[in-house]
Amino acid sequence: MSEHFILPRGDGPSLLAVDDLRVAFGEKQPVKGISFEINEGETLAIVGESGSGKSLTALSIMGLLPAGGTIAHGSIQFEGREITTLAPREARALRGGSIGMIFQEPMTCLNPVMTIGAQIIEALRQHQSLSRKAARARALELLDLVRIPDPHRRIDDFPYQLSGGMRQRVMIAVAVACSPRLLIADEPTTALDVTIQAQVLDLIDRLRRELSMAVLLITHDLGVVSQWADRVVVMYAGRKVEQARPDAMFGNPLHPYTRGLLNASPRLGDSYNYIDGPLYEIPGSISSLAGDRGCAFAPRCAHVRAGCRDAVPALATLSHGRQVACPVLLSEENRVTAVDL
Ligand SMILES: Nc1ncnc2c1ncn2[C@@H]1O[C@H](COP(=O)(O)OP(=O)(O)OP(=O)(O)O)[C@@H](O)[C@H]1O
Repeated sequence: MSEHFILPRGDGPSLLAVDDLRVAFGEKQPVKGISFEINEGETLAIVGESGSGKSLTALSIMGLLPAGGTIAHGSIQFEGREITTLAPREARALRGGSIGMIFQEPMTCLNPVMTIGAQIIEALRQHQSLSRKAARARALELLDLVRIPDPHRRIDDFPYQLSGGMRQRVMIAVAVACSPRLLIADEPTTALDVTIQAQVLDLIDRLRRELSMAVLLITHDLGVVSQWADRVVVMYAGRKVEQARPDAMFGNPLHPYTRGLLNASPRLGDSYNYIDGPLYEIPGSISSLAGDRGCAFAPRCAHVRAGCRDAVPALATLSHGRQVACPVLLSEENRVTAVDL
């Protein structure tokens, strides 16, 4: 192999492998068996409406499930190592070390009574043995890396002295302080206005390249997926219903839920050629889902058939790693379109 060989983006070896993950709160199982992989250097997006289990999936990877929540089944391997069974000390070393996470609201992880510099220094010193002086110098570099203007002046500011977008950048600086291999971003820009959103997502993507990390991007915004993701997993009621490259998914969404999501997204609906026609809202909500026997989307589905309520549809794997869990739309008349992608 030539030394100039560059691995195509997203085709690197698997960094994270989630296999049949189920998360339970007592009898309730909001994540019902999800599997996916993230390759080195790629951005994988998970989309789905509120309550589909996106955040619980991310928090399982971080070992940060809320009280009462347990991993009832499945495995999560990071760099080939099972991480669901790590001792608390090992799990802490992984968090903020090899895996960083950012949230929708920076103030959930920034301490309001500590300067931003002190918080970055703390993150660094938790994972690396650095002198105070070296850590402060690195904190300045990190503020510069996330494009905080005038880092020397800003480093001793408190979070309240910064705008929302700047606080988001500081949170990102804390998350990438130790050059993680994977950055998990849970709705990182939902609270920001559109211009700042794009800047923050551009920043995450630049850091992905510069630090050679992979990104797990959790969002309900299909515009974000189309612009920043290499692959997308669509979740519905705790399960994966479709997985595809964004161009394939937007050009030919296969699952009725994905079609509904796209139809409900006018910005994308204009530019992509999908199938189901006019703009419409998916009727009902996840909470209206029927029991756990059949397809959870059946009560809201325009294509529902008798068999849909009998058994949970299996994920079929098509070409290019595409997956879909809807036997009706993969029936004979649709098969050609699906496989032709
Ligand atoms: N602490 C908890 N205790 C009990 N049930 C919970 C808890 N957290 C989440 N759940 C259940 O899990 C479901 C999925 O939650 P999750 O936060 O993963 O959804 P999500 O897809 O990330 O939605 P959102 O976009 O609103 O964050 C919730 O609708 C809720 O029923």
